[in-house]
Amino acid sequence: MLLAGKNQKIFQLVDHWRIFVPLPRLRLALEHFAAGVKESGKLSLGSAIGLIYDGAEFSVHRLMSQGLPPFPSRCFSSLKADNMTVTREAVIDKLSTIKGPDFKDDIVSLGMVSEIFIADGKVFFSITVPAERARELEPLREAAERAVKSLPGVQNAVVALTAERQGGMGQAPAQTQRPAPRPSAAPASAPHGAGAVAAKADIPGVAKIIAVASGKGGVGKSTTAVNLALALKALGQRVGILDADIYGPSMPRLLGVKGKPASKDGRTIVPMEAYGVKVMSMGFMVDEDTAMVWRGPMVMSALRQMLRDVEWAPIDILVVDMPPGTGDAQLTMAQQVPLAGAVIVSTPQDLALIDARKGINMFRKVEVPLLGVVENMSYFIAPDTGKRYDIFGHGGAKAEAERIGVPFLGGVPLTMDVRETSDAGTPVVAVDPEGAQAKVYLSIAEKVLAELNEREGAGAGPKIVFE
Ligand SMILES: Nc1ncnc2c1ncn2[C@@H]1O[C@H](COP(=O)(O)OP(=O)(O)OP(=O)(O)O)[C@@H](O)[C@H]1O
Repeated sequence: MLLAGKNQKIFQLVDHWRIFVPLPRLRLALEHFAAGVKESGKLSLGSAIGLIYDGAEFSVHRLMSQGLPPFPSRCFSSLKADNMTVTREAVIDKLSTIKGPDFKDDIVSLGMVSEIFIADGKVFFSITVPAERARELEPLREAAERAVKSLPGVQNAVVALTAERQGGMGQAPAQTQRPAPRPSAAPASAPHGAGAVAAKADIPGVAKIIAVASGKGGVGKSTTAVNLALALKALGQRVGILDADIYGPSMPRLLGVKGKPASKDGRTIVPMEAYGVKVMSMGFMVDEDTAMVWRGPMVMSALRQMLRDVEWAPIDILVVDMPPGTGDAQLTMAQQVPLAGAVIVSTPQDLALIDARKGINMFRKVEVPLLGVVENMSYFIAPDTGKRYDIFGHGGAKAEAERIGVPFLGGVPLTMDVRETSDAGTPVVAVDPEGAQAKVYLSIAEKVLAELNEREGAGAGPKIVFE
């Protein structure tokens, strides 16, 4: 769409924001907006926006004449936050347009929507679905999230699916109901392959390797891995991070590291460094948009190289961000890497816990000690009031950890700080080490160290597994 500006120059409409500004506040809104533009020093107000009044409301249009730099988004967000209030009623109205699993009634009248929490233009709620239909109902969650995000004034929406709780917190499926011993007592059923003997040789100069894993994607495993690694560093450890998630490497983004690692001798690789931590990721080796088709042996060979051909030494702890899931690739990795222990990340919902249980069972199978469970997005702290809201079923992972005899390492609240800092390559432990979020990760790191020491003291180091 092209619009003619005041001086007849042609501007391209690149974005627009419908803002509901009551007429008496319009001037104030525009002044606010102009201040933002001035501060940016890039565009003049006249060339940057256009106002359209359609008889009912104004919409502000973000215009960009060819060749000019993009408009700084913070001007829009401040304007937006200042002038638009999202109401619970508007969210409910919108959600009433989403049909439930029966395709007849909407999710609101079916009573599937939890308490809705709104802070700072961000909307949080969960949708309760029958456990057995959870996976097929993921599109429903996405539709609800999309619908709410489309509301004027909504900057972000976080929607979780949660399963119906029957008879209390997180009932396990039948096959995992048996009470489990402390993880150091490994089961006798480690898988034995077809006779190949592949001992998990230690990596010289790397004292301990721990895996951060999750049963499914999107629960915050990589965010936890990064902040845990930085917290371990803050506790005086020399730390490295290995991004073993070769299908979707996220360390370059989470740590804000760009470039390719160097090699001094053409054989070994010098790891990159961020916030005093050594880091290696497949993301440094291939372009982000290069689609890689990984076959099983390639995965293992890439991982082997990133473990053994990288100059990690000397470090105390190498934190491995595992690929999500519990399939063959993950199992092989868990078998091949000489792990001193594993940390499982889960969100509190029953559904995530089912996957977390699979992760726990996978590590037990390969005799890797479980250092504990982290409940991520455990509860929500309102940024304005500091009040705590348990909208995502807080406590599920703790109860589950206790039930199966795995240490509970702590609950990380869902906050925009964690999201924004980690997605911007500035993890919260590094940039706000005294803040409440960092303290949560520090306490988790202390527990991880204690678990590692306890195991070392008990002589339960990594075992050699024959496959
Ligand atoms: N405690 C938290 N509060 C708010 N946002 C969070 C929190 N933890 C993670 N996130 C956000 O959730 C999203 C997914 O996180 P992350 O990439 O760490 O998950 P993951 O489990 O590693 O995902 P994948 O398996 O797809 O790589 C990111 O946008 C991240 O910033």
